[in-house]
Amino acid sequence: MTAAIEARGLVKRYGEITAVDHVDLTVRSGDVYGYLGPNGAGKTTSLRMLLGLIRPDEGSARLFGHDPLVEGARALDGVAGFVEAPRFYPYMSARKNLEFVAALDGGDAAERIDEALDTVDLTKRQHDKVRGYSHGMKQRLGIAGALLRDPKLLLLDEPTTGLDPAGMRDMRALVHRLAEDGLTVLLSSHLMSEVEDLCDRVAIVTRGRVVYEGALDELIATTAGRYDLRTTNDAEAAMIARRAHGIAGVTVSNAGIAFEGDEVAVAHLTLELAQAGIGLRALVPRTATLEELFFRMTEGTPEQNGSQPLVPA
Ligand SMILES: Nc1ncnc2c1ncn2[C@@H]1O[C@H](COP(=O)(O)OP(=O)(O)OP(=O)(O)O)[C@@H](O)[C@H]1O
Repeated sequence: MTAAIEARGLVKRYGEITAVDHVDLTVRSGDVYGYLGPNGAGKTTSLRMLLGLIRPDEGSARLFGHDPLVEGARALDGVAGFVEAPRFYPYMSARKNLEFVAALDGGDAAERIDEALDTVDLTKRQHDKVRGYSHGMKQRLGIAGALLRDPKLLLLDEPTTGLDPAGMRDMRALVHRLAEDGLTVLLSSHLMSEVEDLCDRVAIVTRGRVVYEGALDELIATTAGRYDLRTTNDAEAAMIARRAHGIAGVTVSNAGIAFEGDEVAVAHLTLELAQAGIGLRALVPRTATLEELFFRMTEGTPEQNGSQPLVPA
């Protein structure tokens, strides 16, 4: 089956900076694919190349087997999305804006306006001027605009960045709905938790390079076995943990105890603690943050990598 996106060896340079450095990506039909990396990793530049908005210096990208550089706009049939923030006329209502977009798109786009407004949950506010919209509503309207093209593939550049918690929740719910409707989605993000919530496959990018590509659950599995523990007596519990079979890397801080171990060893440890009269306040499997994963993959310190800090959600 033809991949929704197949990018091979994409390179984009700006002077001394290699914004995108030999990126290979394969997004299959039906994937909700996370393109995950810190600020400046090259996410927006990659999406621009995929959408045919800028020309790569090297490499090529095919969308459903068609190369936008060779075939022009025809290659973008069934593909929609926006990079950075969508743009609308603030003095017009959401509906008028969509009518304007539909007129440009042509075909039967205008007939999809009601459904698109409904999908993004803006039906009730469709006659309000976009000027009064929150950032989240504008982002959702951007998706409504994309849906007018009846896409099979949607590319979204950091769709939740800058949104408040309710805006993020609504946007994520919308992406879930679109995925359930069978749309293939590529979304960029700097939030591990967001990608975990929405995506089944992921590429982690840093400084223009892909350092991991694959199934998200396989990536998460590599981080399994780390726990945070709080007890009624952390000092003694840490001593017991250090002696316990199958438990390693025990550290104690004000936040409690952290250690590594498999599920069997952890079960034994809880029994030993109980026998010592120590109660459990919390035992939480720790999911690695993007930052931890990222540094583990690049095997360096933040300073050595010269990267900006990431934002674990
Ligand atoms: N038009 C341009 N001219 C010069 N440099 C650029 C241009 N576009 C991007 N860059 C540089 O390329 C690198 C990658 O930028 P890009 O915007 O693709 O990253 P990003 O991962 O999307 O980051 P962010 O999350 O901050 O948007 C950055 O160093 C950026 O400064």
